[in-house]
Amino acid sequence: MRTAFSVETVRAAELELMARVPEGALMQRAAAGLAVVCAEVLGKVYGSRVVLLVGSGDNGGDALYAGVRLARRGAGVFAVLLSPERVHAGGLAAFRGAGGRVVGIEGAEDVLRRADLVVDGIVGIGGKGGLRESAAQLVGAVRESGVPVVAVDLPSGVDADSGEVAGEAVRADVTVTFGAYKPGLLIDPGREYAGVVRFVDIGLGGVPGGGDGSGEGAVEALQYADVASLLPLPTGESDKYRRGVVGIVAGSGRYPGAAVLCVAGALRGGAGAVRYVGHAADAVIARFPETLVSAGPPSKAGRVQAWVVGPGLGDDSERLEDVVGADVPVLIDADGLRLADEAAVRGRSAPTLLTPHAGEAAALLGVAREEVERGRLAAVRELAGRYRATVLLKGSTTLVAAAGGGGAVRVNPTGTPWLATAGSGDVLSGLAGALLAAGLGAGDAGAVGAYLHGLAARHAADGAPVGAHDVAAAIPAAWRDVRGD
Ligand SMILES: NC(=O)C1=CN([C@@H]2O[C@H](COP(=O)(O)OP(=O)(O)OC[C@H]3O[C@@H](n4cnc5c(N)ncnc54)[C@H](OP(=O)(O)O)[C@@H]3O)[C@@H](O)[C@H]2O)[C@@H](O)CC1
Ligand SMILES: [K+]
Repeated sequence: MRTAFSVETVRAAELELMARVPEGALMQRAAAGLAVVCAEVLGKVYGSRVVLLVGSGDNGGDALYAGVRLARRGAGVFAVLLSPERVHAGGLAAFRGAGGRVVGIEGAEDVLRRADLVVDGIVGIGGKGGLRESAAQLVGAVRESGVPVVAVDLPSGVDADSGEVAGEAVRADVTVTFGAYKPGLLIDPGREYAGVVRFVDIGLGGVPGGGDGSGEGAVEALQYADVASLLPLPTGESDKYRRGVVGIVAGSGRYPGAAVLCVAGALRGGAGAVRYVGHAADAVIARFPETLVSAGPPSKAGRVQAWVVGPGLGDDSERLEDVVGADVPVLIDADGLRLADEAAVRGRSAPTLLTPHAGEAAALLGVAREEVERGRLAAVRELAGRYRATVLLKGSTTLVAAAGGGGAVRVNPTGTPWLATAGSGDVLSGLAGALLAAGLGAGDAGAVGAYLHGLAARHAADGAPVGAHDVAAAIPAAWRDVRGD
């Protein structure tokens, strides 16, 4: 599991550790790790030219001490000071002592023109709100210079706790983060600004809150091993009911394809059987003869362990209400989200998983789509709180919040822009629904489903455009990949 911690938690852990190590030791560890990555990016340090952007906090201190190490290895290092009167004093003295040269903000463009590398030490976890005017101008000049950028701890202008970006922010090629991942490095838009994230251990360990080992992550990203341990595998005792029967209420005369794609995802998600209820039975059977189809109300369709309702459903609110009233886990997607009654969802006794994209989430929250895209973490928590349901917010970084909105939010690390294709959400619904039917909790079903879905898209795409049916067909390859076969 890759866990990212809030600024508050990181600060508490740092304070606790600082009390036990010599003064300045943590900053030296950070600077040493930072200098190693800078050297890697440069290739050859001797004779290179490095520009440090130095703010008035410890983030700037890290940059200065890394600059010291690079200067000692023969780099020409220049420090642009944003507020010369408040710069990290020890760092500046050491920097000067190592032969580093200081320039004011007005000299920045000149040194940038001949630089091989920029080190962004404007602000780290102490940053608040959008970058101030002078910092924003400097960041604009860096972007125009085209020089590669290594960000210190996180790209300046990215909110550490949420990944939100208000106005200008540094676009880094590499971000060197210290002691713990920050949520803003894993969630878009921040994740995109961070480039490749490199972790430097400064001794914070598992970053417990207050030193008792109980610190809770703000954001978690499942890794291969986590997903492998959650995959439902059949045993000798399995029959279709033990593996899980998933019911699908999707598709309409107008959108039969959504039903087909949803069933495709469910069959590859390991369901023992798939029951289909709705208007697209002929299309489903033609493509997947193993599906059990019926045309009446879902409650009369026979036993299922979980329902998926909504993709391409049109206005079939009767079937939707029937499913929402069922006493098994239910995944609600697409048209189902538009039709579902908030109070009815809140009142359900079995788990509910909602899977909106940003536009659908915005409609449910009554805000503009851009607001959801800017603040994905806040949006997913808000929805999970309002509906008292687990919410999977699809998009450039898919997030899963537990019912109620509290606790760690899962962020999916396998997403790819190739997934932005019609029908891929229907495949995900079927896939996650099958995992629900197999007995995974709503949070695990959502996170594992998103993980396999992203991986399947990568397998299917392999650098070229794909359709949603290709993604469904590549789900078995994603399973094998995760299982290490
Ligand atoms: N603690 C530790 O053990 C270790 C910490 N480490 C490092 O310390 C970093 C945290 O340092 P920090 O706390 O000094 O804050 P930091 O990120 O430098 O920013 C504060 C400065 O920024 C300014 N500022 C704020 N917002 C702004 C804005 N929007 N636009 C422009 N400026 C803005 C703010 O100005 P002020 O509000 O005071 O006027 C203040 O001067 C952390 O990220 C890591 O790199 C490592 O060495 C490892 C050990
Ligand atoms: K920074």
